[in-house]
Amino acid sequence: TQSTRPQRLLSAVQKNATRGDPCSVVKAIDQFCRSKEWAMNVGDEKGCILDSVVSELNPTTVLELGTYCGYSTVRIANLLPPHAKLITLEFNPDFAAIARQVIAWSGLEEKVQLVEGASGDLIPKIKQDFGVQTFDLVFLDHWKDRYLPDTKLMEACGLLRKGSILLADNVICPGTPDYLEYVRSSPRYESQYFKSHLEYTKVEDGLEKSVFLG
Ligand SMILES: Cc1ncnc2c1ncn2[C@@H]1O[C@H](/C=C/CNC(=O)c2cc(-c3ccc(F)cc3)cc(O)c2O)C[C@H]1O
Ligand SMILES: [Mg+2]
Repeated sequence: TQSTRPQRLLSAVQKNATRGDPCSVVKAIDQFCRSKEWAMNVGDEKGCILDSVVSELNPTTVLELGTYCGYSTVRIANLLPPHAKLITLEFNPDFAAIARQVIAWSGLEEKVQLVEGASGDLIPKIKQDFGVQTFDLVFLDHWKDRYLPDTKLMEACGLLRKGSILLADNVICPGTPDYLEYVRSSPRYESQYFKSHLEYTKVEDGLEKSVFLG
């Protein structure tokens, strides 16, 4: 039977990256996506902006919406201090299975909790089921029409505190117009756009960093 692109991405990691070395896993995926098959990872250029936001914030609790193959999961978890936790939500079981293996290859399982399911169903359960009260950082990279409803849901569930940071991928391409309008016009957020390019291309894209003001 034909392999899928995520399966081929995982094979490239297992072939070209060193077990337990997160940087080699990130490099192997970027090399695969540049030279073999494009895939919707945040990528190396926007990944550097993600790294700088994480490093500056030094978060203890991180939520990622949309694991896919685990590329940004590994990038973020690699920068977390000891005992910090990254919860990542993925509703496609095939993607989740690949991501678990990519995360395991990088040796970062202790820092990551991958939960299978739809963000809209899981977000209301996080406080009671995962022992997290609020998130220092949320990385949004799932279906683009879910960014806004899930942000409002996180607000309603009390998962954001004064100073929580939302970092959203793809605010230009494919674009998240309703989310951008919301975080840029709401008095409850202070937003900043980081201009970059769509992963592995010259097309404009960027990340929007929004601080929740409480
Ligand atoms: C609601 C919900 N809950 C849990 N997991 C969810 C979810 N919605 C999606 N997911 C999971 O996240 C992943 C989906 C991510 C969606 N990302 C995208 O659609 C996406 C698309 C592009 C793109 C740009 C230009 C082009 F020409 C073509 C594609 C680039 C990107 O960086 C992207 O993140 C996989 C999916 O199973
Ligand atoms: Mg993306």
